Amino acid sequence: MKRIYSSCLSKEEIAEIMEKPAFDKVVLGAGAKAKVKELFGEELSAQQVVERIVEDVRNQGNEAVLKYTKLIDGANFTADTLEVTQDEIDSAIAGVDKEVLAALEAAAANVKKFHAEKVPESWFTEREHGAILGQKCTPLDRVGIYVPGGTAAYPSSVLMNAVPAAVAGVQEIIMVVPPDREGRVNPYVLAAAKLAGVTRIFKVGGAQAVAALAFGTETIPKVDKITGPGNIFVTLAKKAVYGHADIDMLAGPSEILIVADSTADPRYVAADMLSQAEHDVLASSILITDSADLAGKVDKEVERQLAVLPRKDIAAQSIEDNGLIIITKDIFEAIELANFSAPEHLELLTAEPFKLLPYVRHAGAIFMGPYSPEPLGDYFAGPNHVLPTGGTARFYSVLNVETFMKKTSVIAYTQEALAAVSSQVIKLAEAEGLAAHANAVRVRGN
Ligand SMILES: NC(=O)c1ccc[n+]([C@@H]2O[C@H](COP(=O)([O-])OP(=O)(O)OC[C@H]3O[C@@H](n4cnc5c(N)ncnc54)[C@H](O)[C@@H]3O)[C@@H](O)[C@H]2O)c1
Ligand SMILES: N[C@H](CO)Cc1c[nH]c[nH+]1
Ligand SMILES: [Zn+2]
Repeated sequence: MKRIYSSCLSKEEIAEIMEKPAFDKVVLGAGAKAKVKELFGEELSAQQVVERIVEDVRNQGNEAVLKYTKLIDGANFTADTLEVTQDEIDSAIAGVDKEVLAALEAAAANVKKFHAEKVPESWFTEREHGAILGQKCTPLDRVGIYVPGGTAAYPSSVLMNAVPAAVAGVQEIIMVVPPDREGRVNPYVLAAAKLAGVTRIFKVGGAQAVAALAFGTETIPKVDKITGPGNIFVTLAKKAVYGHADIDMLAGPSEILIVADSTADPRYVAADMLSQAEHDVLASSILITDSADLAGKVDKEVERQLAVLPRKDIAAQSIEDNGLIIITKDIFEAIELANFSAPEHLELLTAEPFKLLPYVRHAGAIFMGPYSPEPLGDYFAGPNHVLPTGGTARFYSVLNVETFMKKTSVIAYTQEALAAVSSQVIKLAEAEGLAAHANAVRVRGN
């Protein structure tokens, strides 16, 4: 874990340390690099791997999807066995732990309640001379949801994608999820899909899944929009196919940034940092504090808690590569740096977090005070856990019902309303040199 003091560096130097590389410039760690070499027979960047996979799926459809699923994930399918069957779903559900199922149901209810709170509605307004203007809100017809499944299974991500899609009124929800080497999908993922109303499920992950959804294959239907989180390969693939289908955002490797003062409990800070570090070696965990005492304690706590984590490899690597503690002169400087970072998750572990909230400008989700740990939002509270990463919280929003809807303008003028403005419309059309535009108004006799 790196540790820096803001008083020893200029703002530019701190910014450089905190700045995340653009997604297409992300450098893979040694393990992932070696895996790419083994799979593709040459050294390629993540961007090059994704370009190759996306192009192949676009040109070869199923053939490429099956080839990459076998090559990368080790699962052997035919076009006929790529889709999860009803029998697979039923037997998965029959075998799951009933307490976990009950927790999933409770989580789904919370997610639904939160997302149903503000569903965008069509609206109309009247103007002079009986003109009516408005905006029509329409759910998308068919969406593709990506559910990650490389290092862990994510039934919670099924709910976070599919529940808002269903609340929006999307008719067809197509889910993709990586299979294990035997070609199976985690049973809780299937149970969550049934709970949330997913229409069809395909056992394919990574860039090949995203490309299949964007272009369609002989088996996998082309969708209008692709949503959901994933690792660097998934995120780059979403970026690459944007325009063939819409995407929700770039929701890549997880991030947590904690702004804490001397009142924070170092055990909580360390636990929350590790909670995101365990997602991915590329995940990032940052503490920014005005208390040098807290910084020292958190550093030690992270080591202590890491030592007893059952699956510590990923978290340890992530903390080593992307763990950072910054000690600032005051808490406002900490917030300034947090805004610069625009993290996926921001925790405010300070005496009065609501006093700081107005100063926060860029974060995917904000967790307030000692009893709102980030994993509460991952699983249960109700707000969505699909969030922008890599600094893109500066301009992307959290996944929500609106993500699954589009807005269309409605313009309904009467003859009198048109007559009242026609000379001005004609003038503007003529100023642009567009005579046919002007004529379309003039021909109506005004
Ligand atoms: N931002 C968010 O909202 C959010 C939410 C949940 C999870 N996440 C992130 O999702 C990610 C989940 O990652 P994951 O790996 O467990 O699952 P994943 O499903 O995202 O990725 C697994 C797939 O990646 C592909 N892949 C793996 N190594 C490859 C290689 N060397 N070359 C080509 N393709 C390769 C494989 O096809 C595999 O199916 C983590 O980074 C986690 O932090 C983000
Ligand atoms: N923290 C992840 C978002 O970055 C979401 C998640 C799902 N399961 C556990 N965590
Ligand atoms: Zn998480």
